[in-house]
Amino acid sequence: MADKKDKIFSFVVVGGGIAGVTCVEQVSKTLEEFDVKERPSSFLEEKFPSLTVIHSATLKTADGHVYGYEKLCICSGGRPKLLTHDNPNVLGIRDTDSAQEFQKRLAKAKRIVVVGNGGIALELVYEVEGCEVVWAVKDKAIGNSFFDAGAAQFLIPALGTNKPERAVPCKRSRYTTEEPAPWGTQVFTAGLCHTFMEKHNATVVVLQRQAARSALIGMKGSFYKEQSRVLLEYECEVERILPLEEPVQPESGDSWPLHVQLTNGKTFGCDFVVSATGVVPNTEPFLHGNTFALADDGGLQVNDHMMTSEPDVYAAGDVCTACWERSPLWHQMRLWTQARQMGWYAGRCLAAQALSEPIELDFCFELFTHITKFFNYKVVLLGKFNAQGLGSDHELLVRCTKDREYVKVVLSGGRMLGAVLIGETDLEETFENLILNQMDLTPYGEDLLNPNIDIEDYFD
Ligand SMILES: Cc1cc2nc3c(=O)[nH]c(=O)nc-3n(C[C@H](O)[C@H](O)[C@H](O)COP(=O)(O)OP(=O)(O)OC[C@H]3O[C@@H](n4cnc5c(N)ncnc54)[C@H](O)[C@@H]3O)c2cc1C
Ligand SMILES: NC(=O)C1=CN([C@@H]2O[C@H](COP(=O)(O)OP(=O)(O)OC[C@H]3O[C@@H](n4cnc5c(N)ncnc54)[C@H](OP(=O)(O)O)[C@@H]3O)[C@@H](O)[C@H]2O)C=CC1
Repeated sequence: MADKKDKIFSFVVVGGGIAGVTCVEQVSKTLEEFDVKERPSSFLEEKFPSLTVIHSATLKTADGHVYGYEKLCICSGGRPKLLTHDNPNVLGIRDTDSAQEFQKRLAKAKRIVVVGNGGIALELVYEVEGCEVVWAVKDKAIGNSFFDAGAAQFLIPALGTNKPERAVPCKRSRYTTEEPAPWGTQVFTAGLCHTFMEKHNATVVVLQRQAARSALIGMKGSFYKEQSRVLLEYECEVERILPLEEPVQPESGDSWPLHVQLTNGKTFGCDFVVSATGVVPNTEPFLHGNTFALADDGGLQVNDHMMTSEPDVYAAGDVCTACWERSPLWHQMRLWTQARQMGWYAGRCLAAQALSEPIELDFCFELFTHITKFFNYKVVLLGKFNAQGLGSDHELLVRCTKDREYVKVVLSGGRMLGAVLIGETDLEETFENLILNQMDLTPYGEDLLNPNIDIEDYFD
């Protein structure tokens, strides 16, 4: 028997995260005069007779109700891409419940293993206190999803015990073979940057960490009351999580509920593992009976109007993959800011279609921008901040002042294509404009990062 539609709505938005909420706000704001109310199913069937036979025009909720819609926007986010789903000692962090579960387990933990090299791992290793942390990083430097090895090298001391009292400008950067400019800025090519990464094929660093912040703030384990240690294991992944019954050589007499073997041959005992290994778009509830076109990363493909391949179905946020012809300076990352921008724009697209008005791709998709905090430093990422997709056709300008700031600019053909700004650099607005207006910066050379020149005035 066919499902009976309980209600028919003009708009249905699935998901109460940032994308969904922003989408709803935007639709209702744009359509203040538009009557967004329940209608009898006959209304829709009269208006769009074909809709009754299109399965995707109804939405069935877990409590068995079936809702009809004229336009649907899926904002169901992502779910953690865990190392394994069938081990209760491997946790992911996504929402309040999983964060609470993590905190509960951490309160009793002496050592945890954190796997992954992205946003969550960066936040976690910095915030966890009173518990030893083994951080297994599959790359040669930390924070690979967000920045390069130079930035990682700048940030690493923030995990250390002996923070210098005063920032000392580094006259000679350690990670280049070229002569520095007198004030410490250096130019090196992508090749040299890679050489730097090769050189820093670090092994194990034992570090202590300090402050706590953000949603993951105040996460305390039970072991070391005053300090915690971060053991950084580079270039390795989890080989396997040993079954409880498998005998393991005891390390210093400790017994652990869990042992993790890494691909570098080391085995660590721990209380539990945090799998901070990315997200997968949460599409699964919507695939049955539909033929959504999916992108390589599993997201619902959306066009420049946030429309999926299914009629009248839109998507925004982590669940979708931007498949329009993108600006060369924008790329998708599953971030709060982008989810909000997509939700906002999807709401406008829904409203525009309902009002039969044209709409153009929003300007926020012109340039990638992300502002966040890692290791207590402000971090601003602009455009092709890691020279993504540029191959060797670029050069980098770097200015670094230990414990104060790290500034990297990506240039190609004299034009600025991206930047990484760590610390209170005050350069974001100027650089954003320089990237957007694609001015030829060749005449300025290395002076672009000369700290003795007020760059804002310069380009005013
Ligand atoms: C620990 C952590 C820290 C982060 N920190 C940052 C940060 O500092 N900066 C940043 O930019 N980004 C950060 N992110 C990423 C950011 O949170 C996400 O990119 C963003 O929340 C995605 O928003 P969304 O609305 O697409 O999805 P979500 O926020 O995941 O919301 C999806 C919603 O849909 C609901 N849902 C799912 N399936 C269904 C269904 N079948 N039916 C009904 N509802 C459903 C969910 O319950 C949820 O409410 C962080 C992520 C995590 C996990
Ligand atoms: N401040 C911020 O902006 C924050 C943003 N976030 C966002 O929240 C989401 C979830 O964060 P997170 O889980 O850290 O995801 P991220 O995508 O940021 O990072 C995942 C990391 O795990 C690595 N990885 C993937 N699979 C494995 C594996 N099997 N073994 C070892 N490493 C692996 C990835 O490497 P590779 O990329 O090479 O596959 C990548 O370095 C992301 O979208 C992130 O951007 C989260 C916290 C803070």
